[in-house]
Amino acid sequence: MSRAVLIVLDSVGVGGAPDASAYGDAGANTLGHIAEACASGRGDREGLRSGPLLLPHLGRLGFGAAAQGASGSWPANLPAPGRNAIYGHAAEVSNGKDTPSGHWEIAAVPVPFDWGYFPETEPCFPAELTDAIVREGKVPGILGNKHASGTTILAELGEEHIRSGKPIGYTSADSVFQIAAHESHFGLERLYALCETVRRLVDPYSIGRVIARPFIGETAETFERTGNRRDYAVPPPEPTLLDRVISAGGRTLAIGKIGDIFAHKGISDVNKASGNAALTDATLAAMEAAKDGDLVFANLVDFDMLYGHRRDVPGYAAALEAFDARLPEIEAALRPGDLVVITADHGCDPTWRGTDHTREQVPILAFGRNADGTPMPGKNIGARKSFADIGETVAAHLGLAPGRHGRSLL
Ligand SMILES: O=P(O)(O)O[C@H]1O[C@H](CO)[C@@H](O)[C@H]1O
Ligand SMILES: [Mn+2]
Ligand SMILES: [Mn+2]
Repeated sequence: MSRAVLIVLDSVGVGGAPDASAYGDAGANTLGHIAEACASGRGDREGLRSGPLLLPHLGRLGFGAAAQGASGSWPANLPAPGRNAIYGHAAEVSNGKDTPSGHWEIAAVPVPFDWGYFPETEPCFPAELTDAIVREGKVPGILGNKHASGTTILAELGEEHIRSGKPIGYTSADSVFQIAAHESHFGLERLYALCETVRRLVDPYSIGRVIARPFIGETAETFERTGNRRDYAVPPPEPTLLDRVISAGGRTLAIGKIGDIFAHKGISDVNKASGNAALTDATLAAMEAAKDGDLVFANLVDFDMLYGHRRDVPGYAAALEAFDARLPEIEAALRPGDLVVITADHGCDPTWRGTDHTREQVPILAFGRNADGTPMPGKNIGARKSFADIGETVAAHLGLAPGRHGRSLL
């Protein structure tokens, strides 16, 4: 036992979910389709990137092989795994392709119930809910009230929001009630307070998350969302890997939105850095600070929020390449006895229809050092039936008693 590091590349699925068709996602493959697009020149953007997808380090860790195992095809240009690659892929048992479902299951607690969703009608929210929000949240009304992409709806309704003082409420294929409001015209603290009220009011509808989406700018052309997003999730249904680490005397160092996703249950320390580069810096800093028995748990959200939902292939490819280039720093931060697992929480295929997540399998890429400092030996861990095997692997590595939802890979 030493330390464990879990890094979730938000939405970086590898296709091949056995139940994808139940979600309208048969054939979706985030990594595979990005690699294919890049290989055929559709991943080029002037000043950003061009050519085939270049992921030498992730490839060496088994990214291509994991994707091949999940989807049946090798992503274009991905290299073969190196000899210390511990790699495989996992399907999700929870009924949902959202962030909390994915992360809770990674933390060894699959979701045992069905989330509530708002219908694709307009309005999408029940009148008694919006009436209660207006009354208890003390707002003059709610704009939006439909399924929408968060950036599109700002261009459409942001100016009216500033004029009227009415917050913008919208949802997606996820179990979410999102509220966009201007940081200064409406007020950031006021937005957070409103979200807390809405969190309470949507509980009877089994909604997974209320999300504060603050933005700045004065016109449709200049509106921009800020890093002050805050997610108000319901707490996980039973103690997760994080609670187990703490019960055993360890600490959990949460990077990015991990704290929010777990409703701050089982979290010792939060660093909410904004942007993949700063989140990677924060992960490295946490690896420096973590002690024996501690868990560093990071979420890199840009893949999903900035590129997957926006269906931006060159942006997504560039973000993958940028993360790949940082992997040697993560490897260099390892101490004897450390284990790192890189995975994802769902897909968000930027070549897919619409703007929502896609039901996919996720990669499991692990590497570490034995107690004597030598690299852990490579292993093909194949197909896993639940993301919970990831959490149980970390649990076993940290010397925790096994849980009931998964099995360690090592
Ligand atoms: O379009 P934006 O606001 O980025 O919202 C996306 O982000 C939400 C949470 O990850 C998803 O439910 C999806 O709707
Ligand atoms: Mn996610
Ligand atoms: Mn998302």
